[in-house]
Amino acid sequence: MKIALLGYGKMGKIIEKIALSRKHEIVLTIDNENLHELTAENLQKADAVIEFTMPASVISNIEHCFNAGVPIVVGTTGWYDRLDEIKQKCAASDGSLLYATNFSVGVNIFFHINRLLAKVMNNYPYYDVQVEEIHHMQKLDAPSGTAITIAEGIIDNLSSKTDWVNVLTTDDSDDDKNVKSEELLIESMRIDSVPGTHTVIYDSEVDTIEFKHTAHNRNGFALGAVLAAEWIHGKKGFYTVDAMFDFKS
Ligand SMILES: NC(=O)C1=CN([C@@H]2O[C@H](COP(=O)(O)OP(=O)(O)OC[C@H]3O[C@@H](n4cnc5c(N)ncnc54)[C@H](OP(=O)(O)O)[C@@H]3O)[C@@H](O)[C@H]2O)C=CC1
Ligand SMILES: O=C(O)C1=N[C@H](C(=O)O)C[C@H](O)C1
Repeated sequence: MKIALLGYGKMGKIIEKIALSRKHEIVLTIDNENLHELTAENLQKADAVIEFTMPASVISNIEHCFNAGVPIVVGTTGWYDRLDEIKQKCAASDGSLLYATNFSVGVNIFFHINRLLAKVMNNYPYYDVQVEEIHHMQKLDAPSGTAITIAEGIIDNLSSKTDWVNVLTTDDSDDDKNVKSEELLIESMRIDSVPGTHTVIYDSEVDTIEFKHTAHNRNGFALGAVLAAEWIHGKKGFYTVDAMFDFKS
């Protein structure tokens, strides 16, 4: 397949390596240095685009791909308040888009078990739950997209929580976070070069249950994004990464 990369930062460079190792060809690479090359003509050289840029640029990048009629896989996080609008634009332009808050297989297994666990915990109301996420210092958005998906999985399945709230903390202190009992706290921390760690914590007076995913590097995210480009090639429509996985509940 011919692949265009929008964003050539930490993720773009790893995606390039993995795509080449799977015998794909990179026909276009765009970052802030060569934005003038982001034209419909150049995008149309690709069978699919993989977009890992920044919250401020993702929407216009998606629109460029819809206008050029090229399928796009979106890894960038921090734009989900625009989901409905983009879904409508996708339909209106007969476009193709697949997005994920996290492309790694391990995290998608984690998402699935998280939903099942939340269902089970309805029977044990003396446990309270919170989500913790830790990422590197360069991360622009909080909470992480992954933490939002985890929180939504809990809220959809655990009757005691109706909404999430986010606190970005700079230390690991146990200060009172002023969260209402029906609110699910997502605590975000930014430490060194951590690739991504997510923990769901059910806490009672007598014990604590912790369910944790730790990314050791970015290779899992990158492989998932390349698999998504292979999956969306030749398809039309608006998809989440769930369409690629077959978890029976
Ligand atoms: N869904 C998932 O599985 C994962 C998602 N992510 C998300 O992916 C995004 C990128 O992460 P990461 O690679 O670590 O970030 P980086 O900051 O390392 O890279 C971002 C890249 O985007 C480029 N860029 C900025 N603006 C534009 C634009 N308008 N068009 C094209 N390129 C542009 C930057 O160029 P320049 O360097 O010239 O400024 C840079 O090359 C983040 O939102 C992150 O949260 C990350 C990992 C996994
Ligand atoms: O910015 C990152 O690095 C990551 N972002 C994604 C997120 O916001 O969940 C996925 C992964 O955790 C790495």
